[in-house]
This record gives sequence, structure tokens and C-alpha cells, in this order.
Amino acid sequence: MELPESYQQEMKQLLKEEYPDYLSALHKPALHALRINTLKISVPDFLAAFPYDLSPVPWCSTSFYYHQDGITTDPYDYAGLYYVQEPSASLPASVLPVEPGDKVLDLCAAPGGKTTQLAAKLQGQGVLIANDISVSRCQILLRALERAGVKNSIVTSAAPSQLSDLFAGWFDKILVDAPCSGEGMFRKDPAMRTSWLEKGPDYYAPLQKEILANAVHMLKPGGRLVYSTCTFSIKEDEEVIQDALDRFCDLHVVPVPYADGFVQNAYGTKLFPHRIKGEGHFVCLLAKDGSSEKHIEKQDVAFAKDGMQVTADHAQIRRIKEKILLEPDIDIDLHGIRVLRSGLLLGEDKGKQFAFSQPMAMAMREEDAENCLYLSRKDERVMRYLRGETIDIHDEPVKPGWCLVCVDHNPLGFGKVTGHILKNKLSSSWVMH
Ligand SMILES: C[S@@+](CC[C@H](N)C(=O)[O-])C[C@H]1O[C@@H](n2cnc3c(N)ncnc32)[C@H](O)[C@@H]1O
Repeated sequence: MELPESYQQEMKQLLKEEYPDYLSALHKPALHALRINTLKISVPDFLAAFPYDLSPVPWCSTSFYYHQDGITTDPYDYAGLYYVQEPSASLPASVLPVEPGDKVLDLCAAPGGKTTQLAAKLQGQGVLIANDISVSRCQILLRALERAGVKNSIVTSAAPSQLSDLFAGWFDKILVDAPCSGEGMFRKDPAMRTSWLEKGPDYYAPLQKEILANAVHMLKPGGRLVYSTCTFSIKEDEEVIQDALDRFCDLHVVPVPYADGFVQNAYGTKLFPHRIKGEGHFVCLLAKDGSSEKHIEKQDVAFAKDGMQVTADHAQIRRIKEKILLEPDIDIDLHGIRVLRSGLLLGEDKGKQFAFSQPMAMAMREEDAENCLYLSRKDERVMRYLRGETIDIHDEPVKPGWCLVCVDHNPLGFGKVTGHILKNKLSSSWVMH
């Protein structure tokens, strides 16, 4: 589909002599990137082990372009070692200065690309509230957090106005990756051009202003907030920031580091597909005046059973019927808010036996298990295990009973060893099809 006429006029005004370059960029293929999950593996260790060609995305130290197929069916993807993320989408969370121990809110979080990036920055310390108004999209978000091995998140599905007073002045860092008209997606997803005609900047701008105002209300003095969109419209970007600056006199814009091709003004940074290798984004970093203190907790063993353990920062064990969860200990009563998951699901306690959950395996490190089966990524048993099959044990030194199955030292899931057989304990919804 052609670009909508009124959009063409807006972009001509915005880009002036660069407009033809923008148009020709729309005919080039979209670019693909993956972001290494540094909650599980360091960048050098991942690059040393991963067999595909990767090249760095200039504005995000954990993001890399890839050019091959097969990335989304690789065992390392299954192990949560990376997340496939459009290159320019890695900028917002990379400029939010999240530190371990922070209380972080991702207000429009689903499907979870930026949430998992924020969780990696927290390194398991502090708490991450991941919210999205759409319950169905929250299910995808929850799975992304589980696969990434995140222990300290709470997934809620609420309108920002429902959270605003409850969490007034509570968060150190907030990401508002707002719903938008998606102009930056026109190359990757031409269907966005049709939805732009139905819901364009005039539809989204009032919604974005309201979402951002609620977010600022939840930010601590001294806190930082990123507002981002994947659109170029001044109405949805600069004018939304101006509205927040008009409403909150203790708010100001903070410059973000420049990378080649960025377009920067007093409101933020724009990424255009003819200037950078990516689809397009707008990012603004805001600071609230003042200062606040926080302290980092040390990680303790929080749960241990049958030779498997999970460590956590400031967490408590909670039982909901048979389900056992490791829950971040926050001082806010979430009664009345739809909570899809609070913390990490450890497993189900059925009296005589305890069944470990797949999210627990994803949140463990090899040293958290007394009994591990180590498989190399070249071993054909890796894919058989991921397909839910029983696998043979060769001469690996594993003991009978619960066992953590690892690919190159990275946990994939549980099994139970009897003799020379490993019975597969992947739950059906995690089996690779
Ligand atoms: C751009 S997407 C977020 C993408 C996500 N941050 C990521 O990186 O994977 C915007 C999200 O805002 C949510 N949304 C729509 N209206 C909303 C509202 N009024 N309040 C909060 N979230 C809203 C949508 O469901 C959608 O998931």
C-alpha cells in the first residue's frame, strides 16, 4: 500500500531535502537484531559461543545485527540467552539508567522486548513492575520474562490511571513505551499504513499525554523516565513531552548520548530508517528534580529442594493453592489490581511430591543444581529434549533423580534420571513444535 497522502505531507515538512532518502529507505529490506540477555550470560561469553555472524548495533552494547535464518529456533534462544528485537527498539531501555536495586516500572510493557532488557539491567536486584492494559498481550509478556529467567518482576494488567495513586512517587525508573500510530513500522509491517488511516497521531496524542502524566506522578523525586514511541509524528513525540513539561514544573529533559545518524532536538532523539540501520523510534529521557536514596540487598538462597535452589533479593515464598511462588517483597497492597504473576513460579506442591516449574529452571544457573546433564549445542539430544522426548544418557556423570538439563552450561529445563534414561519434565506449553 502507498503511504497515506497526509502522512507524506507531514514527512515532507519534517524531513525536507531528506524526504527522498526516507522514501527510498522504505524499499530496502528491514534489518534484524538480537539482544543478548546479560542476566544469563556476558556479551563476550555469548559472542565466543554463538556460531552465527553478528555485528554491533551502535547505540546498545548488548544488541547485534544478524543476517541468517534459524535464530528463532536455536537452543540458545530457547535457553533465553537472547531476545530478537528490532534494532532501534533497543535504544529506549538502553538510555534509562536502571541500576541493580531500583524499583522500575515498564508501563506499556507487552510483548516484553524492553522489559527483559530492563530486567537484565537490574541483575535480579530491586523490583520490576511490568504492566500492560491488554491481558492477552500480558500472557506473551509473562512468557518472555519467564524465558529470560527474571525472578523479581510482577506482571499487572491495568490502565495507568489505576496504578497512578497506588504507586505515587514510588519508582526510581519508569519506561513509557507508548502505544502509537507506528510510522516507524511502515517498512517492516506495511499493514500499519492502513491502521494509521484509522488511528493516526490525532487519536494517539491525547492517550499518550494521559499515560505520560500518570507515569510522571509515579516517579520519585530524583527519578528518571524514558518516553518512547516508534513513530515520527511531532504530535505524538515532541508535543507529548511539552505537555508533560507544562503539567510538571519539576521535570526536565536530559540529553542522551549521540550515535551516528541520530536526529536530536530539545525534546529527544529520533531514529529514521534512512539515517540509521533500523526501523525508527523516538526517545526522550526525563528527570524529576530532587534526590532519593536506595540500598542494595545481598542475594540469599531463597528456596532449595531436592538439590535445586533459587537465589533472590528481598523475596518471600508464597503459596496459592498448590502453586509455590517466590515473590518480590513490596510495601504496596495490590488489592484491586489485576496481577497476572507476582514473582517466580517455583512449582507445584502436591503433598508427597514437588513438581518444579519450567520458569524455575529458566531462572537458575548451573551452580544452583546439584545434578546437571551437560549437552553441547551440537548434540542431537538437545533438540530431542526440547521436542519433549525422553533421551538416553551416555557416559555423563549424572545421579538418579531430578536433573537440570543444560546446553553448553545454560539451563534448558528439568528431567528425571533413572538408569540410563532421562525422563523429560518439560511441560507441554514449553515443548518446541
Ligand atoms: C509499543 S507497544 C509496547 C511494546 C513493548 N514495550 C516492547 O518493547 O515489547 C505499546 C503497548 O501499550 C499498550 N497500551 C495500549 N493502550 C494503553 C493504555 N491506555 N495504557 C497502557 N498501555 C496501553 C498496548 O497494549 C501495547 O502493548
